[in-house]
Amino acid sequence: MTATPEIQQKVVQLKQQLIQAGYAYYVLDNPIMEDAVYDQLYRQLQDLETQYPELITPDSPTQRVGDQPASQFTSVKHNIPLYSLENAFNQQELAKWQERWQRQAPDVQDFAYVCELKIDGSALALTYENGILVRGVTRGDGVTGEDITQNIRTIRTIPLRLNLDNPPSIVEVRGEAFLPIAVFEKINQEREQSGEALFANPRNAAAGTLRQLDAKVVDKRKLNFFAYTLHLPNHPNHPTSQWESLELLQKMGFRVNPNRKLCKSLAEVEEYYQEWDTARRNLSYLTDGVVVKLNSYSLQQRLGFTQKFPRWAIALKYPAEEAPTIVKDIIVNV
Ligand SMILES: CC(C)(CNC(=O)c1ccc(Oc2ccccc2)cc1)c1ccc2c(N)nc(N)nc2n1
Repeated sequence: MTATPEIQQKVVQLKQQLIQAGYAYYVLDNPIMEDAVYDQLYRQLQDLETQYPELITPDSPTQRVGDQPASQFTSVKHNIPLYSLENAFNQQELAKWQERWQRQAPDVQDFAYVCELKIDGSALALTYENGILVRGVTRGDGVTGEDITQNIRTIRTIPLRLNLDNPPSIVEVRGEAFLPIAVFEKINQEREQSGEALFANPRNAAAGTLRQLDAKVVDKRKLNFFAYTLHLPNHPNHPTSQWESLELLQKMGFRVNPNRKLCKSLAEVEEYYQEWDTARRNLSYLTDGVVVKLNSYSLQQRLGFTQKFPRWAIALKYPAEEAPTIVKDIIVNV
């Protein structure tokens, strides 16, 4: 039976309400409706989609968790490599990096750095076509990754459709998939109870979860995602800076880490680094450093890349914490 225009409109309206409520809850952490109301609207949409399957669209909230486990993942070559970051472990190494890029662009006096927290997770590359999520790929070796689209779709902070009126034909987004510490600990408790090997840390747990063949398992693990890179291939009005890209990523509906800062000098970068060395202990997720990027895209393009790293970015790392070793009770013969 084909759906009447009223039914079609009802389905569109339910999807809009559920997508907006999901965005407020997961991305803004600011719920706009009771869970019970959300569940009731969700069931209404599910019933209508069951009755009228032709009304199901890929961006429907009911389409996040596939019920067919994958048999394997196919390899995909990244359109744009996922570069690694050069590491600096102290202020001296940071100053040397600045001297290096300034030697390459000695005429540049007016510049700014974008400082972003470095989340201890697993990098992902997302592709949207006409605003619809079509592919999600792991970092892999930076050149080739694994297509884990059906797993990515379960991450509620990754929009299935960009929140733009007329989206660019292709949008590439990179970011970090991660497990909040509390979620990581709960997963390990469950694994301990079921006698499974524990994950060593949230980063391994996130990477391991992303490569699960069954999306229902991924869904239960409650992965999260911060976007940090935006590419609009051959788009007329591309953002001209990293700061602009982060703002546009937020507008598109992504979760972007709010603890970013535009710094005019290395002194300000160092201040940010020290501030967050303390403040990060109150965050719900693990960080392992600060990423410092030259803000201007024209300067980024001028500086380019080495074999492995962009010359215009660096990771200023925090000292690794000794893993909280579980010290077995040592029975001392007294
Ligand atoms: C800087 C970059 C390596 C991303 N890459 C880019 O932003 C980027 C930007 C222009 C590029 O230039 C192009 C080259 C060819 C075609 C198109 C663009 C390529 C990559 C990176 C890597 C890891 C990060 C991390 N763990 N946390 C945060 N917060 N930021 C991070 N940023």
